[in-house]
Amino acid sequence: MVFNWFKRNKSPSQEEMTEATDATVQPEPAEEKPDTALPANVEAEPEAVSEEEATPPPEPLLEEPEAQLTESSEMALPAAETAASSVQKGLFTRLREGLNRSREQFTEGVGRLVLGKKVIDDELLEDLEALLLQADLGAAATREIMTSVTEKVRRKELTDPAILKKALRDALLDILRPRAELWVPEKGRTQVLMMVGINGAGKTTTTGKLAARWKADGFSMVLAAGDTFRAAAVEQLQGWGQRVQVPVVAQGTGADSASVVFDAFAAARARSADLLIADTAGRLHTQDHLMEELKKVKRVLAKQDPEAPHQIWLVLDAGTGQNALNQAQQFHEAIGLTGICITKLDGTAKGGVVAAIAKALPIPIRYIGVGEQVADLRPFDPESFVDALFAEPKS
Ligand SMILES: Nc1nc2c(ncn2[C@@H]2O[C@H](COP(=O)(O)OP(=O)(O)OP(=O)(O)O)[C@@H](O)[C@H]2O)c(=O)[nH]1
Repeated sequence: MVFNWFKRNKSPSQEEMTEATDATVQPEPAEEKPDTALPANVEAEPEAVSEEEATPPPEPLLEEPEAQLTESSEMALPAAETAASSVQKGLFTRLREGLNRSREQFTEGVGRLVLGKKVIDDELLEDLEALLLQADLGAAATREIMTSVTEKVRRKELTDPAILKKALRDALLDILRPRAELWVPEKGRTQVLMMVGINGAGKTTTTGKLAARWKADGFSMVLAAGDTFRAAAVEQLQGWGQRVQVPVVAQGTGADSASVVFDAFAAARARSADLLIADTAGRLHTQDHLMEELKKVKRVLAKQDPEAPHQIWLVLDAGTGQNALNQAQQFHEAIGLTGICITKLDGTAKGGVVAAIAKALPIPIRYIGVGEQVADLRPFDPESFVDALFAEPKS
């Protein structure tokens, strides 16, 4: 399986390659410079990737490094206001609305299947299986759900088509529950969360939304603009930094991503920040280049702290359906994931992919995105997800 999604994407235009703001930061003191040992989980040294490239540039130390971090003195009004209004609207309503298209496809589809049926027969079960596959639950999750439902029918525990929805809901929850595992930063040590994913999946936006959430919870953070391939990504992250008042470490477009992230980690440690969130590129010249770059970012982080990066989260666009599952498998194989964020559930009927991913990979689903606002990035809670998916349509 090759990265079909990768091939579909064009290279960025020259216009996109605008100059990014320089934000050189103070490197670690010399005695804390990295040693050359690589962590056990790092794969063999890739060709044409030099560890030296990733060390901080030998520039003189800046007198006031913080002054060169992007940090706004203005409050984060637009995001804060929209977040507040989102909360007023009711988080569950937003989730429910966000999942409208998936609900129409899936739950209302089940409703149509059972309409007028008196018993659950083979034909109904076959139609149900087709519906689950169409809703992007994938073969494995569909099989598990069908096995559970068929077994109940066989044992005569389930005879009424009208309660089929409840059986489906329970089977879905069985798949999703093991993947719900909240992660929050810790105070007292600087951890690193690396955000990975293909371009356009929502990495930068999710990074900004997470920063907003954790900033509101009292954590101190630094953001690293590690997507140096696309100038707009750097600017976008700097915009989030200004809005939520979190410093952003960035260098010019085309800079070495590992170097940016390394510097940012040094800056975050120097400030005793609780967390560094590192945005990374979603596209390079080939998928191999991308994976090698991500491995390199991991390696250089581990030189400052052998436990870093503490988390690596993959951001997936739910609208890509089964392709998202392929991406998750390939990223996990290449760099080892500790979390998944599934975005843009509001724009797709393919919400079933959440179950496909939960079934296929033993990786916690940390957050789901159901809209553009800060409050639309929600910790993954299987019960409310399933409740929203199965909510009765409003009359
Ligand atoms: N509707 C909706 N849009 C979202 C969601 N999450 C992200 N987006 C939008 O998706 C678009 C792409 O998001 P980015 O954060 O730029 O994606 P990226 O992965 O960083 O992309 P690159 O920087 O090209 O690697 C933006 O317009 C976001 O506002 C979501 O949950 N729902």
